[in-house]
Amino acid sequence: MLPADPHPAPKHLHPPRATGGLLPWPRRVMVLLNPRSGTGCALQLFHSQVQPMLAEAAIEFTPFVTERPNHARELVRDKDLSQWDAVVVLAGDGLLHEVVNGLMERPDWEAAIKKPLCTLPGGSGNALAASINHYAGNTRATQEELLTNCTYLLCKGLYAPMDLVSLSTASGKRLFSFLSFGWGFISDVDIASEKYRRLGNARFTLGTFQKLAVLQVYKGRLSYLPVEMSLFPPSNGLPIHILPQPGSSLEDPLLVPFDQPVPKHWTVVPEEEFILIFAIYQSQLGADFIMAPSAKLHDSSMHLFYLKAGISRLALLRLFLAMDKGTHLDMNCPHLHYVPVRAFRLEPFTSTGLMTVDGEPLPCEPVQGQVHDQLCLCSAAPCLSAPPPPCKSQAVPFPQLSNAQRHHSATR
Ligand SMILES: Nc1ncnc2c1ncn2[C@@H]1O[C@H](COP(=O)(O)OP(=O)(O)OP(=O)(O)O)[C@@H](O)[C@H]1O
Repeated sequence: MLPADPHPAPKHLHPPRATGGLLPWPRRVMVLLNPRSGTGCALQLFHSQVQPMLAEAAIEFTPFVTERPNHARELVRDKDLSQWDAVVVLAGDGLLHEVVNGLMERPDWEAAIKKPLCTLPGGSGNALAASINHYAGNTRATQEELLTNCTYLLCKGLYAPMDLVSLSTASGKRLFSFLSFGWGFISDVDIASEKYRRLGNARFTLGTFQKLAVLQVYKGRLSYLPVEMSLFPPSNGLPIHILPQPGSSLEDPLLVPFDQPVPKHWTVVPEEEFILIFAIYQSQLGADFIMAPSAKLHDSSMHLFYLKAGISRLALLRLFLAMDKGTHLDMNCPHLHYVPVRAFRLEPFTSTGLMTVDGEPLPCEPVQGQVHDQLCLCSAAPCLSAPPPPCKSQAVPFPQLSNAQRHHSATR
């Protein structure tokens, strides 16, 4: 039995919720705003679109405008979070990455990481917001429509568990990731197009054409634990050591130290020359970029893609165009491999270039990671029993309402 809520909200603010009322109705939220995200409109969007919806849902907020990189990370790491029911991020995926890692750096990380998170799209990519919109069964939305959809979920008090991936590097770094790890083409596009952030989502199209012109090959060894092997591991293939994790007690039981070979039941990819390696744990990499159509907020999987060297520029361009609708796997491209995994290790042969974690740069070095199921909570509609097909308009569990209708509905 749950204890009675000492501060029950007025009855009209209690719609039935996916979580079965397990979480308190959000009454006070911390709002982190990045004035440099995307086209630089986060503050304006907050005042014009989000604040009126919060007011109608009787949700109080404490705004924090980030002043520099890592400011959000420090705020969530150092503040007393008990005064807020949720942490809201109106920015891009990069700021949410800071928030997740700031929470995991706290001495009370086990409780802190269960503080509900809400992503409101204000950046250029907004991959998690676009994925959450997709999971809700909505038609594709961008910009202000996507912001309204995500704010609506916050106002309704809908939360769902989300997987996080723990990443460790050979030099001893530990990071947590909710979206992606990458090396090669996609990561290069992300980093190279950073300077065009003010173009919004169009920065990725421009970056793709630029990087196609100077296509690079990346050499390294990729190993992974397929999901099916993790369900039935052979008794002689289990890791011998549990990797000790500096600064955190969350262990990665699927991983072994870098000086040991990966366990025997892992797959080692025979090829060692790649155009890209990309593990994504949500469906979208952007509003127009459905990379893993079957992914869900929590499915205990990383969706690992790798593209072998030797693909022509034209074939690569066709693959990327198909990702607009999430049909790239239907093209049966012999260079493209896809496998859902629970863990991976990537050992680059040279340390040139950058890797990316949730779109943020990471110096190139050996990296390994594993999924942690349902480690955090995120503002989202309840998971549908089967993932919706990728490119059709969906039936509407979360109705396509006008803003005014949504405001009304959020307060009923
Ligand atoms: N006031 C600030 N000035 C400069 N940089 C900041 C400031 N506040 C936060 N940052 C940094 O800006 C970076 C990018 O922010 P964010 O992810 O919000 O936007 P984006 O890059 O446009 O969106 P996306 O990550 O979706 O592509 C973050 O890594 C964060 O550290």
